[in-house]
Amino acid sequence: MAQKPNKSAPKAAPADTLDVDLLWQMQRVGAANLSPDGAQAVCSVSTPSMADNKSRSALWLLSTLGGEPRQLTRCGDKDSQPQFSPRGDLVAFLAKREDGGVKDETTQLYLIAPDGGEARRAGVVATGVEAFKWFPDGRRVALLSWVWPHLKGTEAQAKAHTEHKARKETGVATSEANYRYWDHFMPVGRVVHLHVLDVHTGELTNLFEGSPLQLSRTEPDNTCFDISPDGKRIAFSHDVNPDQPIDGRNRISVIDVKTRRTSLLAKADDWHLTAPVWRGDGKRLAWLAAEVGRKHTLPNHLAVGDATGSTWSVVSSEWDHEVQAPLQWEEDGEAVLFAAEQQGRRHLWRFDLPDLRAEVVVEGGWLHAFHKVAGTLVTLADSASHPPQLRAHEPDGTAARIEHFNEELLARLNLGDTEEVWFTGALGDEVQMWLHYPPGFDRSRKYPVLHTIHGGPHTAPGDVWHWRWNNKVFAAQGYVVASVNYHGSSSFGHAFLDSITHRWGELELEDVEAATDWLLKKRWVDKRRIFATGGSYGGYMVAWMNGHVPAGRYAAYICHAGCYDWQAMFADDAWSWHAKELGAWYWEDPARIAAQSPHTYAGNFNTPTLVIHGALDYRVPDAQGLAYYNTLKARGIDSRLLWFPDENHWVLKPRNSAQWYGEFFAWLRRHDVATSKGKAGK
Ligand SMILES: CSCC[C@H](NC=O)C(=O)N[C@@H](Cc1ccccc1)C(=O)O
Repeated sequence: MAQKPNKSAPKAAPADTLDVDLLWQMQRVGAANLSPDGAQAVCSVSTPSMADNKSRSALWLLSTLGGEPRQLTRCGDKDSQPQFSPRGDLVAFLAKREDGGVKDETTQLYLIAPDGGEARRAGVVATGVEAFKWFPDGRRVALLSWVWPHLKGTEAQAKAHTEHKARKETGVATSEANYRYWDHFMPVGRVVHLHVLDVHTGELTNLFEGSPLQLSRTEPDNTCFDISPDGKRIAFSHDVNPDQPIDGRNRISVIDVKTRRTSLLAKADDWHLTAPVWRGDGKRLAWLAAEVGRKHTLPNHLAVGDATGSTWSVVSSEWDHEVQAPLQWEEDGEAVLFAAEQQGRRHLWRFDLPDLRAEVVVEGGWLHAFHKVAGTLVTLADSASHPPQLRAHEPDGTAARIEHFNEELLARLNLGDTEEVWFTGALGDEVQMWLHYPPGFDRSRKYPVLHTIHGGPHTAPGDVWHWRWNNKVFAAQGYVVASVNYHGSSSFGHAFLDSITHRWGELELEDVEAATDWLLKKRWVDKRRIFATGGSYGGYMVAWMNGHVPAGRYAAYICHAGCYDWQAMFADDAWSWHAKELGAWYWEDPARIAAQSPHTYAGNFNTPTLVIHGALDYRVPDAQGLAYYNTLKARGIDSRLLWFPDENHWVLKPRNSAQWYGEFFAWLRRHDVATSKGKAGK
């Protein structure tokens, strides 16, 4: 049942280790959505092309019963978010393509029959479709679209959209406090409204028209709302604050689809409530609740309440994990399914409501998505040793792949081993480190070490595959790759995550240095060849190390999109988080901010550094990397800059990724005594 390999790429040579070209030959499987009987699953699969320097995504129909996968769509190249209709007679998806001689200017909703044929546009939403869900009647979908709130009617929106597209001026004029997000400016003068689209007539109704209601401006996705089982009401998470702060306090409300009357379901001053989902009987709902008003680092917990809005409660507060969206009720209404991280992995959990107890249903690796229908469960998960894959799980726990993308390529690769180890780090705490060994690792030899320091800081990439920071690609170059889940990482409980608050850099550095000391005791480590790299907060860490670690400890650093100067970082899109994380606004306590800022220690910089940054990065503006690079140059420290005019916080284009890995390895080789001069591992 092997999938047809990615024909647009040259046949992989009989390679046995993973390099960037083979990495980019791999197809990227997305989350699956099950048919009502659980027998079929539809997913989007992205196929990169180094030659075209882009990726194309198409829908594939898979069987959970062992049938042969089949490509469902072929005409588009951005087909995404597929969802079976409640009767299973249609698959709806988002696309931007040409249909009926009309070329989409914005993303539209399309329909296709599961047994194939041509897709058709399900009506015109001039302002575009961000996300959608089917109504139980299978005739309508609820969808999100950015609209001009003062206008009434779809024609007025379409006219405004046309005028906006035709404008000649390019200036962005706004009075919003939050106007950018990651790599784009939010649409000025527009808000996200909830609509109903009849997929047969194309009739579009804006449920929020004329109201002050709006949904998330940062991540308008289909976890923001859920349709009641009877199709009469829609629960949604929203912030009534017109400024829509990035760290706001959402409440849960319900709107009657017919009357458009809204009612409050749940709110609490210090609590941020999100991701509502209805129980199958329509009498209760579940949602996420985080008491961020008490402390900004407090996690999302599971909350449940009745549909009348009379009572609700947080049910997982004793469970020191973060519950993550989306939530899904079990059919018996006695439990809720969700993903949550634990010690550098992400599992699928079942939270039993009567017992208030969480148990692992499917172990990660890293579980990315899941869907359960009619007793069939499908998951999308990866691990350090394989990219995201789809599996169907039987009630007895057995699981079977339902696609075989990349199988032929993976079967030929020797990826090397991955090991989870623990060492004593800062505060005397046990700290986790993942070691990715080179293929053919031989403990009697000497190896270079490459620290890959994760970003966030509140993340915990452990047993994970990563397309941009692929530890197996790094290891294949001969490095033992060390990934420390330092203090401040997620998945080790709230106290560990919160331990770095107001003192960024301190405990994390202690952990990384303790890890290096642990490694240096290993006979197979060549102490002359220790390197460190990291992106974003990981880039911050290697810049921090350059100012805090004596010369010679590390042979070289690579800093990708690193936070360098916290005062200048106020130009970022996440400025409202700064005071909470650093302990003050920069104008209130400049000394405190400077003490946590790598640029303060520029006088100590001593280690050669490759600086990488994208111009479209609004989370860590590229001025951060340029300031760091210029400082290194001013101080006569060997340094190099790789700057992308067309990349954001990440490097997403195939050719740019190849250039990124190429420059990355060339920099390491240039500062490696084994390659630049002398012999490796005497
Ligand atoms: C806690 S503030 C921002 C958190 C966010 N974490 C994960 O996505 C993030 O964007 N982290 C950046 C580093 C950063 C930290 C603070 C302000 C801007 C950027 C990252 O590591 O990706």
